[in-house]
Amino acid sequence: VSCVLDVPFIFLTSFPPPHIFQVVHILGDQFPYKVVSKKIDLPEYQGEPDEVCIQKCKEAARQIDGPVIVEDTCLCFRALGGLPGPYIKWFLNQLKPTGLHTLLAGFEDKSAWALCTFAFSAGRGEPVQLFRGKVEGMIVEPRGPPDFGWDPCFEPDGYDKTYAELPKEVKNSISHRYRALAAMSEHFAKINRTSQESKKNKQNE
Ligand SMILES: O=P(O)(O)OP(=O)(O)OP(=O)(O)OC[C@H]1O[C@@H](n2cnc3c(O)ncnc32)[C@H](O)[C@@H]1O
Ligand SMILES: [Mg+2]
Repeated sequence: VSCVLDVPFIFLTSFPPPHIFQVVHILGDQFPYKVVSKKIDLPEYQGEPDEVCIQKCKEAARQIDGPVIVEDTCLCFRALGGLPGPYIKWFLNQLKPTGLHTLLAGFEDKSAWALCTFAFSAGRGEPVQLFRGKVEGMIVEPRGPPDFGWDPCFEPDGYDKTYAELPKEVKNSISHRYRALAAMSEHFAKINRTSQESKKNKQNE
């Protein structure tokens, strides 16, 4: 990834260094900031996924006093009306993937969706923009290496493997996080195209 020096930094909260390269790669060269990982302690907000992200992002922009991206991941069970949703972290800590599967034992509907939201703010007091990526799937008995989160119990629609069983490259090319990042990347690419076009039009006037 080339490092352009005359672009401002943007801080991405709670993304450890190995993952940041993937983030930068997916965002592509149209993204107008150099992404830097920064761990800041944010309160655990409550509410609907969008609301949680907006609050997180506003607080991060306030603390950093500059441009930020924050990310939040939800796992939502249809039989439970979308819960655990933003509270999945706490459910996973206590229940592990096996317990998440057992949680649905009393329900016929095992469907779920993984939702990733990136929230962007240009700085303190600036509006927050959300970019979402959603993947539908099923909650299954855990299969595959228990390396990351709830990956072993989530089987995305169209695959007979869980996220944990899929090769990393495959998961990273179809995941809720990939889709959210792709949406953010497309947004900034579009802004660039528009500003280049208006520059051209001005020159032709
Ligand atoms: O509140 P922050 O600082 O963001 O903390 P976090 O990163 O641990 O919390 P998230 O809300 O982003 O993630 C929710 C949970 O889902 C897990 N998780 C996130 N992305 C995942 C993925 O792609 N596959 C499986 N588990 C994932 C993660 O380990 C957390 O336990
Ligand atoms: Mg997170």
